[in-house]
Amino acid sequence: MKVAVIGTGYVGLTTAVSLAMNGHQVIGIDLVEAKIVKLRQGISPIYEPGLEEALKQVLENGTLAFSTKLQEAADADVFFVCVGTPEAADGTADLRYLYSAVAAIEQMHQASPKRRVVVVKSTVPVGTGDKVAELLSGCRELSVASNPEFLREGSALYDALAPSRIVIGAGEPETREVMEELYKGVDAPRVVTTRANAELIKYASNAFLATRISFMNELARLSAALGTDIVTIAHGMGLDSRIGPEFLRAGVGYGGSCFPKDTIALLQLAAQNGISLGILEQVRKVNATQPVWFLQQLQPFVPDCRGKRIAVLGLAFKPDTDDIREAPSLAVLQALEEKGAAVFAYDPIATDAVRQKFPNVTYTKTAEEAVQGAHAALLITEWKECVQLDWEQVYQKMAQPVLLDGRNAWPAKIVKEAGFRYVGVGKS
Ligand SMILES: NC(=O)C1=CN([C@@H]2O[C@H](COP(=O)(O)OP(=O)(O)OC[C@H]3O[C@@H](n4cnc5c(N)ncnc54)[C@H](O)[C@@H]3O)[C@@H](O)[C@H]2O)C=CC1
Ligand SMILES: O=C(O)[C@H]1O[C@H](OP(=O)(O)OP(=O)(O)OC[C@H]2O[C@@H](n3ccc(=O)[nH]c3=O)[C@H](O)[C@@H]2O)[C@H](O)[C@@H](O)[C@@H]1O
Repeated sequence: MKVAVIGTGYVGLTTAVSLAMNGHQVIGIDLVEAKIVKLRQGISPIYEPGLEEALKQVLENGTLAFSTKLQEAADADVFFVCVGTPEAADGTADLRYLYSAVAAIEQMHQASPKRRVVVVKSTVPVGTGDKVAELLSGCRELSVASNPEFLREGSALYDALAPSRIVIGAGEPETREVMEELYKGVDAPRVVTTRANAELIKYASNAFLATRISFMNELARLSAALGTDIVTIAHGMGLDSRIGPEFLRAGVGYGGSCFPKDTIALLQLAAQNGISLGILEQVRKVNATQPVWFLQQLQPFVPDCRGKRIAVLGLAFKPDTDDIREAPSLAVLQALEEKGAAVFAYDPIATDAVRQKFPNVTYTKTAEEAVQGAHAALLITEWKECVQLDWEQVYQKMAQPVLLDGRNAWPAKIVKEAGFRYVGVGKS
């Protein structure tokens, strides 16, 4: 099929590449000219292992092209809308990019009408797909589907090629058929339902995953007080097939472009409908206080941070991405600066973006350099470059051998035997 993908961020780019790899003829559209120029050269604006190679391959095959002009996609049968839906000042989803993309589709369609399906892939509040359909109701032969995306950054292309499920929200049988044709050959369970149900499945999934994390983070605080081991507890819980092992890792808090914004957007949607989602409110509170709780563990080892060198290892909101949106590292850096610490930070990829926000932090080229002379080292993102260290060397370099493991990823037994004072999250 001929497919246009509007927006070439994480979701748009991986959607475009995966559809092209699956044999469709795809054109990616973005307003940002510089992005399109790079994409045409096979340069990905997003860091993810393997993504650039795949991009180059489909460009060479001629199954993927890019443009800033929607008119160049006029012969497409399907238009995926993958633009950002960021958090507005009041916490609701800001839909201005979505509506401007819809207006552009309407204009193009009226100039050259034909059978087309508009697919909303962006995460949008319940009712948005219906609103889009209403806005486009004057366009004959045009129908609207909701098709939320569940990919994870860092493994976005893999997730797009092998999704956990394909959720299709569409009323008319013809629209559903087009969607089925589009995903023909993709081996994943289908949920074919209304647009509103599809939209809520997306928010509910993210909110539930965030809930699991905050539940474990709060439990980790209790575990620390009791002297128990949250990693063993999570393992024991996860073996129950009704619970499952995923998303039970306690840490310094969740970040990223979606959990924070989607949980607040869901709370606002509920409030607009007179419903209070108390559990979700608490999930956000636990997450906001988790970096603060984590840093309190430093107190016995570094009672006064003023002038003390503190190493922060990992800045991206998770490994294998350069994304720092809502990363817990930002809250940690802020708090350490307020305490007067001399912060030395390392990240394999995400340093440039953080430097703009925290110019007074010293950014090093390796983890070993960051720990030099440090009174404590903090693990914030479990990059392998930050986890697999030569502990003897680290011990020699540090002014005081104190490790605060914000991801429970350092080898506790080994480092303790090497002489370090080690504290994890809900585990000592
Ligand atoms: N980042 C992620 O891992 C996931 C994101 N989502 C959802 O997908 C949507 C997109 O997310 P990202 O890809 O992260 O966003 P992003 O902000 O990284 O990228 C959006 C892109 O759309 C472009 N754009 C905006 N308006 C446009 C228009 N009218 N015409 C053409 N291009 C336009 C922007 O220039 C930008 O390149 C959001 O609703 C997000 O919640 C869903 C699942 C995963
Ligand atoms: O809507 C979205 O944008 C996406 O949001 C998340 O994906 P992503 O934000 O890329 O990353 P995750 O792997 O979910 O991690 C999010 C945060 O939770 C943290 N996390 C994750 C798992 C865990 O057990 N503990 C934990 O603290 C991570 O460190 C990270 O900061 C969801 O996993 C995707 O399914 C969804 O499509």
